[in-house]
Amino acid sequence: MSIAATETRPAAWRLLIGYVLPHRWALLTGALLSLVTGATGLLLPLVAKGLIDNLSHDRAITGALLAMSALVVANAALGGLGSYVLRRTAESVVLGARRALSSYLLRLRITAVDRSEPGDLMARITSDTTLLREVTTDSLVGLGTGGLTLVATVVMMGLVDPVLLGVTLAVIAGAGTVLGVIVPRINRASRRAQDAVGVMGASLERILGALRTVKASGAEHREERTLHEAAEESWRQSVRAAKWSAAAGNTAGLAMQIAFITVLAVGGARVATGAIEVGTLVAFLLYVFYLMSPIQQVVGAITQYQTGAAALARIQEALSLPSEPAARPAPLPTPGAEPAALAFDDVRFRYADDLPYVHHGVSFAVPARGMTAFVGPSGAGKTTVFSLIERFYDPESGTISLDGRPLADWELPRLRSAIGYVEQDAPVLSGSLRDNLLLGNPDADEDALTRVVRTTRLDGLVARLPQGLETLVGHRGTKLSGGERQRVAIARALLRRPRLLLLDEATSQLDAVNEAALRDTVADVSRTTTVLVVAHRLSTVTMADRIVVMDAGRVRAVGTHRELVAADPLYAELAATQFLATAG
Ligand SMILES: Nc1ncnc2c1ncn2[C@@H]1O[C@H](COP(=O)(O)OP(=O)(O)OP(=O)(O)O)[C@@H](O)[C@H]1O
Repeated sequence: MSIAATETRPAAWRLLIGYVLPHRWALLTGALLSLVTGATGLLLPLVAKGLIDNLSHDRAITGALLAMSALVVANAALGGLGSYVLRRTAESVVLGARRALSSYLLRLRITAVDRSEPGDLMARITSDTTLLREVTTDSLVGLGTGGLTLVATVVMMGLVDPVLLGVTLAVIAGAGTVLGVIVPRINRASRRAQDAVGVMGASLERILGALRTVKASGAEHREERTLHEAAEESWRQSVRAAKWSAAAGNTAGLAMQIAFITVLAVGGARVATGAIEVGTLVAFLLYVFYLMSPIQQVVGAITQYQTGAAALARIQEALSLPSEPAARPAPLPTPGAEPAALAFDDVRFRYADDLPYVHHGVSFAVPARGMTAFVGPSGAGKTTVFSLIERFYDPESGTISLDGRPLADWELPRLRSAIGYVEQDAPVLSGSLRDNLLLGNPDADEDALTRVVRTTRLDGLVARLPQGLETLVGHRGTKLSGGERQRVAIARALLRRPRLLLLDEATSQLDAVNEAALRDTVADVSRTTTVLVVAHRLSTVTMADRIVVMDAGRVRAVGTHRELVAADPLYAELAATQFLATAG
């Protein structure tokens, strides 16, 4: 994935803290419950010591037995409650991260989307955020509770016998050195595994988005190989991370076994010399056993954090992509709102610093109302005009103004609410026909919907479908024909009552009858709205109020069809070729 590291990002743990902070009280409650659970367990060896001492001195043991039973029950009950509270909090942290990330990705600038893989971004929202669950519970809480329990246990051990404590700590220090070597390897492997999941997501999105083309090109096997390679890379790296995590866990386990044996040997010698009693040694050994759990917890927390940190870094990368400011949606133009006037003044633009200029000083003015058509060879920069009007990109120099105000001075939602835009490939989203039509104006009433369905000649289709407007159109509207998709896209734009309507090759896939009807509709709309049309087929725009002829990023002529046929050789040639083709 090509998310570039554009700026220095704060440490991953800061981001984690940001997600965790709103849930601090729940987390603290869970951690406290875990601690109390740990403390109840911590008392067990002491009660056991008392029981043994009582036994060896022929005293009653009923009290100690009852206390031990109560502690065991309390331990289980509090432990269960604590783990529920923690798990719930961890899920809330994941939810918070997913919400924040999905809101952010919806606001991404188109420039950022251009250089990202949607599948990889999806993986960051779905897969990487999932890893925060373990980081929250295992790492944060594990480190907190495990660390505290560890300190408390060490203090208790020190109270029981400082010499044996020294022996134990020496063994633990040795294990710590080994862990220092292992832990960074877990981080690296985890990062690579998550990156591979991102690559897989990107490949899947690419393939499923064009499955018909993949099949028609007989490319299934090659694409399958790409997917498998990404899956295998993720597997390889996850296995590597698992290997190092297991090594870390085992190092901790081994250290405890060594500590146990050493304590047994040194403690046995101390019992033999009479330095300590048997009860003290037994209590200390129980503490050594007891140490196992917090140590495993702390080591688990550290290793788990490496996976989480890798995921956090990927989330941070997504959050560092350029985005549009968060703003409230703006109201749509009221019925009968004044149409907009538009002007480009010496606009220079390129899609990236390392790409050639697409517009080399484009200037034209479009008054309010009427139809303006943009024609010219492929790649001339016509669609780019529309992208700049929508502020998907900003020009490098020059000014674009709407109603005499530079676009940069417009609040983005307000600017876009004034515009209806039908993209070149007329995208239709999965969902019902109704969902698609209402996408740009969810508050449109049934009358407006019926009217727009009629004017875009979708009424025949709606009547034919058993479920009418509720019919599901499939992924990207695959259950509709190309022409139907275009009409849905036009209807969607019209429902917004735009003050400026942008139609990019919006009728290219319609049959002659539908195209003529839609042309009449657009002409009708242009009486009350400013309409801009990009068209390859000149036949669709001969009646436009003005035609802007673009070539290689420049406006070479502006006029009516009649004026341009007489005055502009390129337009005359385009017209001649196309009308010849039509006649032939
Ligand atoms: N997102 C993008 N990133 C980089 N370059 C782009 C991008 N979109 C378009 N271009 C390039 O900008 C140039 C102009 O593209 P544009 O789509 O504006 O042309 P057009 O006149 O609408 O062409 P057509 O008639 O074929 O639709 C083309 O050379 C194209 O390759």
